[in-house]
Amino acid sequence: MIDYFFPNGFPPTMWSSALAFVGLVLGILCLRYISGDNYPYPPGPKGFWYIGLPSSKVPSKKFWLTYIEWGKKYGDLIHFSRFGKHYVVINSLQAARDILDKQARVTSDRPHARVDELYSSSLLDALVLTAAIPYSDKWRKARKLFHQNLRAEATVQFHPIQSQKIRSFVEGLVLSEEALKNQISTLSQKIMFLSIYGLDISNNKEDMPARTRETVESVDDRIIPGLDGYKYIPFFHLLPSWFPGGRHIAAVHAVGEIISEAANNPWDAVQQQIKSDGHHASLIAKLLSETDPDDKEEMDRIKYFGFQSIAAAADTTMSAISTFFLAMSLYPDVQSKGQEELDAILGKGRMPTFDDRPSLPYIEAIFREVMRWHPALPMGLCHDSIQDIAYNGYYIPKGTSIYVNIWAITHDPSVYKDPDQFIPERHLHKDGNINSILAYGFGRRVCVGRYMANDTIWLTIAATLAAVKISSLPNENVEDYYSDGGFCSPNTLPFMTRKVESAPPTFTPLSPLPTAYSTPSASASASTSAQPLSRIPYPLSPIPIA
Ligand code: HEM
Repeated sequence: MIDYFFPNGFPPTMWSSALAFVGLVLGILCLRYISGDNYPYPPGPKGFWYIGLPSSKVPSKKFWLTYIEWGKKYGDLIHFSRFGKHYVVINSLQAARDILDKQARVTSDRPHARVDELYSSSLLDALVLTAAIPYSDKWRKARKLFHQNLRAEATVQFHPIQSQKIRSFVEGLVLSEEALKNQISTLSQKIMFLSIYGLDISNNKEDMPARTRETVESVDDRIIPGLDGYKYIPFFHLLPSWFPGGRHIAAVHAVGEIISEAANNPWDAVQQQIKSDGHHASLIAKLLSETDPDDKEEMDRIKYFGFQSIAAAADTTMSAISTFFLAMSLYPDVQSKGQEELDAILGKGRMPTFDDRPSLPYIEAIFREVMRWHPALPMGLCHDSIQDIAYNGYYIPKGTSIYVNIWAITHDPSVYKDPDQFIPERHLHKDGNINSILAYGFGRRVCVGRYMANDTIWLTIAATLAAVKISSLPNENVEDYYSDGGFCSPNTLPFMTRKVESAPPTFTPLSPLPTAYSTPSASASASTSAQPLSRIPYPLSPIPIA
């Protein structure tokens, strides 16, 4: 055979190339052996060599349910790959704690494909969003800014805004002709725009909130495991837009443009007001007043802190509040029990305030059941590993995108009896061992807006139950009410009528909205009286049993 192709003998250069190739293969095999790659990957669906799982086989609709099904076959850890990128889905709390909490030092990165760097052309600086920034000093600084302004003690500053906006939301529930889901989305956005930018929007259809929602809708591929696999095809980022697949590149540019606009519009509005009035009552204006305008890095950090707060809160908070309304319409007994508690503790028609929270255990239990029953992000956001990991005899290579199936964990029948049922009573246990909220994710990347979200959702639940009666919907296949995608929320919602037995709700006068902002320091705030959150620390403590 060799004689046929090389009648003059095998050329020496070919020999050396062949030897070099064999040496390279052996070298790679040795390196993989030494690096611990002799463990197998966790089990999972097999695809084709290099391509891995074809996109048609990647679960994209109600994918959290598919991973529970796959878990029955493969176990708590499921592995698959796409174009050399590895994905692991975790279906159990133990594995999530072991891998994302205990090994947080090596599992707190986010995915970054070369093509993501194209965002930079329109965003000035690549990967500016805290949720997307790789695990680095840049992320630490961005996260610190969030922590300073949104930690438990600091979020008390938003209580007057939350109270005022939730109050008008509840007043409008019976009267408004707007679809309930839109009213909820408007509430979530109103609270955030006023809290962060001091901007009082009237509706979620206005340009600024509409842009924010557009951004959220454009990042589904970061939420659904494996959907971003195409980004790892070698040289993918170099494809011209007319080439098959090139439309993805155009899409990346488009997302960059949307994010830029969504971030710039409210930022410019605040700057303009500061210029014309000399001051502005907003958290962003306060942060700006403390920053050197020539410090571009810090100015960008503040700008994207503002934008990301709005974007991260928009659909998640809306989803949780919508889930509450759906649950009340499917479980009228739970609704009645909540209303009975409010009437008994506050008196009929009195609107609850944050100070009432510790004395309303059943309302607290409804809130925690909402967060368990249908988490807004059923599989959270993925964490990438920056080192090879060996776990329970399996190999998780460096660069793997690790997702936790939060939905699977909060529906584990060995922990939550009848997990598909909405049963607030399950949280009323003295040991409180099951009522920590897992919907906010894990490890060092755990949701940094969780205290603010908790407050908005809790007060909306309490105030709604105090003021209105929620109509019933048939309790058949609950999942049919929900959307399929990465951000999950009910599509059908009930109607409202005023509670018949009570007069129109009475409101305690609210303190005026702030005209200047101050972020309480950790030590100073611990002793003030307006500290419901210091009594409800995170992870949430057991609910007091009356
Ligand atoms: C019901 C409401 C919310 C839910 C269910 C939720 C859930 C989550 C989840 C699952 C993550 C990923 C955690 C992980 O990587 O393990 C996350 C991250 C994040 N959330 Fe939330 N969130 C909510 C509201 C908010 C609000 C109100 C804000 C801001 C005011 C916010 C800001 C963020 C940010 C900035 C991150 C990225 C953190 C990082 O990568 O370091 N979230 N959230």
